[in-house]
Amino acid sequence: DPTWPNAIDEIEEIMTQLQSFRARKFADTVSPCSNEASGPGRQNAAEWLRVGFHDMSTANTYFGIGGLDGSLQYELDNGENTGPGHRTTLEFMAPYVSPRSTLADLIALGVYTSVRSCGGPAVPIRVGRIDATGKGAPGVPQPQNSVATFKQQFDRMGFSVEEMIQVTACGHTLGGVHNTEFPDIVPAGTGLDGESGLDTSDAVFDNLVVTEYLSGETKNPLVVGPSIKIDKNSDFKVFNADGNQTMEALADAETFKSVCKTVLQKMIDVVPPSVKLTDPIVPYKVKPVNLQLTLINGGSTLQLTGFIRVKTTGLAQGSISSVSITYKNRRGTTDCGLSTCVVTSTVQGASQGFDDTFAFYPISANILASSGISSFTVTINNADGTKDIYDNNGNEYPVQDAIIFQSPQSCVLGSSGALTAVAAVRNDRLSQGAQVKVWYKTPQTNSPVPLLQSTTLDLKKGQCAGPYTLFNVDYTIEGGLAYEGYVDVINGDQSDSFKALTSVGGTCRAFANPAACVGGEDEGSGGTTAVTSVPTTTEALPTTTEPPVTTGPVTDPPVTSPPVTEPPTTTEPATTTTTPPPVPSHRPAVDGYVLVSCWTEGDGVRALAGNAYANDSMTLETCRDFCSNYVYWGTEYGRECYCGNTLAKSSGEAPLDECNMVCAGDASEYCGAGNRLELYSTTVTQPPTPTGTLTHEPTVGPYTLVGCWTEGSGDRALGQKATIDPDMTNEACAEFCSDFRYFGTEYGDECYCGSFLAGSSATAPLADCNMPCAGNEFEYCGASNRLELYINPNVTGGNPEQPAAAGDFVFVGCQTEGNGTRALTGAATATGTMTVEACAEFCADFTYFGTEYGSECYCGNTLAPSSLKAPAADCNMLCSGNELEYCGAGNRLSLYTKKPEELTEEDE
Ligand code: HEM
Repeated sequence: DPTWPNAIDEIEEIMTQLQSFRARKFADTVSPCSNEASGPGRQNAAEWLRVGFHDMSTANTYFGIGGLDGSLQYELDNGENTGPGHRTTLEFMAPYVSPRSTLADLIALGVYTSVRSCGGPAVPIRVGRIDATGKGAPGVPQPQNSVATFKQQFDRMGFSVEEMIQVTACGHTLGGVHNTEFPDIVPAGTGLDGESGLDTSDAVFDNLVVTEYLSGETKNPLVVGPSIKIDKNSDFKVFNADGNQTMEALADAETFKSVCKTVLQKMIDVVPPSVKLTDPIVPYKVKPVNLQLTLINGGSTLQLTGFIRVKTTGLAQGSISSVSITYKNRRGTTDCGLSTCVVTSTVQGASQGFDDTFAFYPISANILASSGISSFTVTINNADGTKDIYDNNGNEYPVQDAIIFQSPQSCVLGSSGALTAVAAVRNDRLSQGAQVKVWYKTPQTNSPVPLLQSTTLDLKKGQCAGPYTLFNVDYTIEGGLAYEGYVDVINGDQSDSFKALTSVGGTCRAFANPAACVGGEDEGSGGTTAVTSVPTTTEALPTTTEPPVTTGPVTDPPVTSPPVTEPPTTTEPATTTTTPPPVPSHRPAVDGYVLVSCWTEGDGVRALAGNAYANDSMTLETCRDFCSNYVYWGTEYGRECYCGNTLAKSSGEAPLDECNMVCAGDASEYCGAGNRLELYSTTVTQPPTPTGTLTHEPTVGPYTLVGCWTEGSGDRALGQKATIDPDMTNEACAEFCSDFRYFGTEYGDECYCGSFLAGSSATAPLADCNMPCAGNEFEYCGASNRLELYINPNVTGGNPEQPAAAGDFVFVGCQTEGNGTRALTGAATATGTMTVEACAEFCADFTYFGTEYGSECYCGNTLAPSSLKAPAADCNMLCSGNELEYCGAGNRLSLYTKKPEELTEEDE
């Protein structure tokens, strides 16, 4: 294995994870080889291979300039790169450009991908190419050139005459000549869809281009036909340049493939001498993927998430029973406090490329923040009882915990490009400060590929939480491509890098209940904030337990712990402030919301039940921003913020002077009091409840509602595509995800797509999905960690999965049979073509159905009490009639139940 982390890591992933779980889908438009994804007569695989040649062929190896450098993106209109194929190829590759994958490396990878997709050899891929920033010299060989010119041109590229013949034959085994591009070679009306093949198997990487030429039977338009008269029969000129000697050697099919492997690698490895390429990529046997630490639990815990990817090529199914990581703490010892330093997991998904298959083992470890982590080793526990230990070539797999990108507290909005980046820095390293490097793309007028640039900013110090301190900065990414950006957070010689902004949410979540500061600059004062005594906002705290606050909040502010995350003045230490505290007031209006009154909490319920958070930098403005999707919001007890579209009936108006606590983050304004909300509403005339009712939409286009589902643990429930939009609706998400079997809206403005549902995602009460859509206040769009989940059963593909819904039924879970009795006793059938849908139809008149042992189907109106819940992974037999669905297992039912009536269409 390469030593991880490594310069090849990103390209290796794009190269190998082509399909299914965590697929990068780089081969989609060139698979199969005959795919004409850009239109009839246009084979994308052939276009990709030609792009590799055209980008390279202007190289001058004598001067050490040009070569495979992505300069083609700036040369599309120079007359040498005719036809639409170059542009569409570069447009496809553009989103894959990143700080760790240049366009030039992707073009090289495109040669491997297209050749392999067409049955050709695996061209070795090395990485490290550098992208040109403007056009290079001209010099792509043109069909009208003389043999002497061709020889000169290839000599300039570093190719001998033999290699010129070889590489041209290897290129011209795919695709053809197009009427639109060369009407004088392929006149209108000839060829199929305006394309005339260079050999008779133009979508197979074979040597017919050679044998047909040698036997005189070729129809290659660059050898025979109108090209001869106009002297554009370039393949004849090239192939015949040494009296057919090289072509005769290529007449052997195996020789052709091995020669092409060598010469195509030579083609993509033409780079200036200043570029140092890595060794060819060999996929890792064991590779950590997407590892991330996150500071949680008020700063007491580091959560480690990600996957261990294991290459399973050639292994028998089930030969690995589990994978463990064994980690060391920050001091490099294996003392992990009360818990062990070992985390074990079973497979969550599989993916495959052309030559390899991989299984993914999710990692989720809660590590004591005070002891931290420095490295780990991986143990593969084989089913035969043996173990294989991987230690990253003796280095162990490194994990630094000096600086951590805090994804939950960070946020980015695609529409405006507004980015808030938050990092946690270990308190013993505060003196080194913190920076963020923002990588962003801007459209270019002279290229179809946006330009990747970066800017480095200082992060501002914010609140301390246990052994870490949070830092943050706001930045606006111009150009409309914020989601294609990345951030690195940096602390001295340590960094947490390559955080894709696609995986950052649209809402910055407050860091809840920071623990007393340990070892930071605020130690001592940190302990006096008493923040730990404030209950978490998610639990419905009985409001009566809040201490009554009656007097003098101005002279004795309840919580004003420095530093707050957004202090009004950042440069001045609080101690130097000698000015008297400002006189607080009730703000009559805050950004489009007006003050309703002081308001009591409900009777045993929150007045506003939509969403909530609390922290010690609370101001009316931050609460308003947090609740901007809601009709009402209110601040309470100086530091709490609640949102809702309706007010609980049992809550009511109170005298304004009872709201007498100032805001924790701004002493000039009031933020309610104990059991008192400083209540704001969108307009004064707003009726107490919105007109129209908030509903769960039963159907959206071809999708039907499954219900409310949790996110997966460690991975997104729907992990293949995502977007965030301040105008999100279920309709918009359905359209965005139309190629996928599932879509789900979450947190009001987020949208996720997937062709299968993560196994760890489970059904949740419908009432959990209580956030209105950001773009439609009468439609629900999930909630925090809750998906409003929809399915279109007509879209199939992806991983084998347990369908979340079938007919009018939704999945309940994996269940055992009853003890001495069937779990479901209503009706039963068994067939060799069983599917979840077929069983749903068979049991249409019952409340429950379950599939078992791949082929059996049971119905019932009640479930035997002795039938017990089993782990979801137990139900692992594929349905006899559908390899992409699970149908229980031995003594295990994949159990489904009728949807609640309010969710079915008839009720609409
Ligand atoms: C003397 C050198 C070469 C000349 C004059 C030449 C010329 C041409 C011409 C005129 C076409 C037709 C383009 C169209 O109508 O779409 C073509 C197609 C193609 N060339 Fe070359 N070529 C040369 C070498 C190469 C090399 C070295 C490769 C790659 C290794 C290559 C790969 C291809 C491919 C894959 C196509 C098919 C494109 C498609 O179907 O869209 N060519 N070439």
